[in-house]
Amino acid sequence: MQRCLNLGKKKSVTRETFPKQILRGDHGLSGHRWLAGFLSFSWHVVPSTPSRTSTCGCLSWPGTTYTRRQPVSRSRMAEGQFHVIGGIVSPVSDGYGKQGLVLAQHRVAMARLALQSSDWVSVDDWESQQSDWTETVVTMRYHYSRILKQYQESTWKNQAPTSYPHLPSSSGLSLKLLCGADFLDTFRVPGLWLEDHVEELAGRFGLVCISRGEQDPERAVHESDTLSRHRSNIFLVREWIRNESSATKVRRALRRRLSVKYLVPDSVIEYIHKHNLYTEDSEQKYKDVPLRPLTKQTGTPVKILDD
Ligand SMILES: Nc1ncnc2c1ncn2[C@@H]1O[C@H](COP(=O)(O)OP(=O)(O)OP(=O)(O)O)[C@@H](O)[C@H]1O
Ligand SMILES: NC(=O)c1ccc[n+]([C@@H]2O[C@H](COP(=O)(O)O)[C@@H](O)[C@H]2O)c1
Repeated sequence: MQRCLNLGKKKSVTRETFPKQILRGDHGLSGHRWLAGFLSFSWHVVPSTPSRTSTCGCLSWPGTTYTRRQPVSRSRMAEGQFHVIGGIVSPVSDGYGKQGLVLAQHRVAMARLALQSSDWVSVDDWESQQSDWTETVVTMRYHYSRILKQYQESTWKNQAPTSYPHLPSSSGLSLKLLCGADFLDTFRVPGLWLEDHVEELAGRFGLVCISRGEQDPERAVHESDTLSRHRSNIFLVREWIRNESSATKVRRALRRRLSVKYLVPDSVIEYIHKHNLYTEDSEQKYKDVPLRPLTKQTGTPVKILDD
C-alpha cells in the first residue's frame, strides 16, 4: 500500500523516500534487529470499518480511532526490536460484499483525507481496485514483494544482480498485519479463513494487534494452536486511552444525521456530505449477500505461496 495523499507535497513512503529512510541510518539499530516493520491493514472503510480496514479493513469510515492505531503501534514497536519505517492502509475491494460498504473510490478518497497529515502512513488502492475480493494473505504478499523490490533496487542498484538472492534473508525487511483485538476472533469463524492463510499471516509475516474494549487478544492467541505456535511473532499492543468508537456506530450516526464531529476528521465529514455517502439506502447494500470469503474459499482454495 503506498501512495499517500497529497503526493508531491507530503512526504510519503514511496519508492523514493522509504529506502532512503533506511539508508540514512536513522534507525541506529545497534540494539535492535536490523529490521524495518511495515504495518498494514485494509480498511473496509467508512464506515464499514476501516479495514476492517486492514486489516485489513473495509474502511467503512476513517475515524480518528482508526488512524490513531498506526501511531500507537509504531511507538510501541519502536520501544522493542523494530524500527517502523512506514504504514500502509489498504481498503478492501467492493467484491468483499460487506453490508453498507460504499464504493472503493470513496473509501480510498476518505482514507487519504484522513491520513493527509501523516508523513509515514499511506493509502494504497491496489487491493481496492481488484475486481474480486482478495485474500488478505495475497494482499500481504503483493505489498511485501513491492517494498522488497524497492528496497533491493535502491540498496543494491550498484551491485551485481547475483547479490539479490541474499536480500530476503539479510535485509530484515518485514511487513506485519495491523489489526484490532476483535480481528483475531474472526480467525475462528468457520469458512472465513483458510488455515494455511492464518499460518502464513502469523508465521511468515506476523501480526500487530491493538487492544480494543473488553476484547482479550491473549485469550484468542492462547486458544488457537496456530497463533500460539507463532506467539513470538504476534505483538499485542495495549492502548490505554480506550475509545469505544466503531465504524458501525459512526455509520449509524451519519444515517440519523447526528454529529460525528471530532470522531471523524472534518475533511472526511465534508466528503461524506458532498457525496451523500452514509444513508438508509447505502446501509442496505449487500445486506443479504454472503461475505465473499465464505463463497470464494469453499470453491477452489488459492495457492499458498508465491502467487
Ligand atoms: N476502536 C478501535 N480500537 C482498536 N482497533 C480498532 C478500533 N476500531 C477498529 N479497529 C480495528 O480496525 C480494523 C478495521 O476495523 P473495521 O473497519 O471493521 O471497524 P469496526 O469499527 O471494527 O467496524 P464494525 O463496527 O463494522 O465492526 C479491525 O482490525 C478492527 O479491529
Ligand atoms: N480469508 C481472508 O483472507 C479474510 C477473511 C475475512 C476478512 N478478511 C479481511 O479482513 C478485513 C476485515 O474486514 P471487516 O472486519 O471490516 O469485515 C478485510 O480487509 C477483509 O479482506 C480476510
